[in-house]
Amino acid sequence: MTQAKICFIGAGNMTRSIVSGIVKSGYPSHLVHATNPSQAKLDALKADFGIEVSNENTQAAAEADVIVLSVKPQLMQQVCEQMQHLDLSNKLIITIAAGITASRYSDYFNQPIKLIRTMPNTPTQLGVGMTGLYADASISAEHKAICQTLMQTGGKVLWVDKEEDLNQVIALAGSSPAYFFLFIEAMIESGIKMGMDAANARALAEQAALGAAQMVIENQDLSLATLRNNVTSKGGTTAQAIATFEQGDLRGLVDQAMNNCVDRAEEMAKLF
Ligand SMILES: NC(=O)C1=CN([C@@H]2O[C@H](COP(=O)(O)OP(=O)(O)OC[C@H]3O[C@@H](n4cnc5c(N)ncnc54)[C@H](O)[C@@H]3O)[C@@H](O)[C@H]2O)C=CC1
Ligand SMILES: O=C(O)[C@@H]1CCC=N1
Repeated sequence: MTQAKICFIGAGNMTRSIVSGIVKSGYPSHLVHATNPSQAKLDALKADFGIEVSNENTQAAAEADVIVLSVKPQLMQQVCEQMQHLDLSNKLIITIAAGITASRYSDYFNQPIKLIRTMPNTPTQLGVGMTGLYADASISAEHKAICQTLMQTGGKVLWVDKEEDLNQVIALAGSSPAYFFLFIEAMIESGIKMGMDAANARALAEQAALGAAQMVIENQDLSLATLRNNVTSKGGTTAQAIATFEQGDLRGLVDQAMNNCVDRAEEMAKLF
């Protein structure tokens, strides 16, 4: 594993997820730094993971070998512009932002940079994340290996050949934990309406979700339809539930949601 000094600019949800993976993998915490304007998130990161923290983006970036840009897309330009005077020629810059194309960052920093675009997701904090990675031909194998090693501490990675494919990664992995949370949330609400205690409804739904995901992963030779059919007795209870989803065009809704997700990433690429 690389012993690079890593600096996260922005210490929100996603930085917390990635830092958690990195530190839990055994990466020395004194080599990891996070910055944020407000102190509370920094204090929590320091307490939980023992990393370095500060409010000084420029100083932290100047001292780092790897800079991870982890602010919201709307703030990215302003944050990068404040670092324009740094010499970034020997640094690897990793961005996790949705919807900002790689070429924009050299404009923001006003100098040529070595940048890898990534699209992680929040399960990274548990080591079961999924991160899409994109680098153009100018990025060295060494820098790609550093980025891959770091992001793999949070789970699996997938390199994409074309930058626009990262938008599909957003729809399938970056944003998708929220789809599953919504589905589980709706199941729990329904269970409660049926009269079940909230804690019990959550326990049942979350364990079913975990078991279902594990079955998908551990049965690579089986199609999703087969796994579904194995639960669905003819004339039974599951058949009624599945028929309800199909009549409501759940597949069409999912397709629409994922296309809207990609469309928004494309819109953001024009905005920023
Ligand atoms: N939340 C998610 O599941 C995922 C988010 N992303 C991307 O990660 C990036 C960050 O998203 P989140 O962590 O969800 O947002 P967040 O809002 O939780 O974190 C961003 C942090 O940046 C801080 N910040 C604001 N101005 C700053 C400045 N000038 N200098 C340093 N820090 C500053 C904020 O105080 C905040 O703590 C976004 O670009 C998003 O597109 C990518 C994949 C998944
Ligand atoms: O919602 C967003 O824009 C970010 C990118 C993927 C997950 N969260």
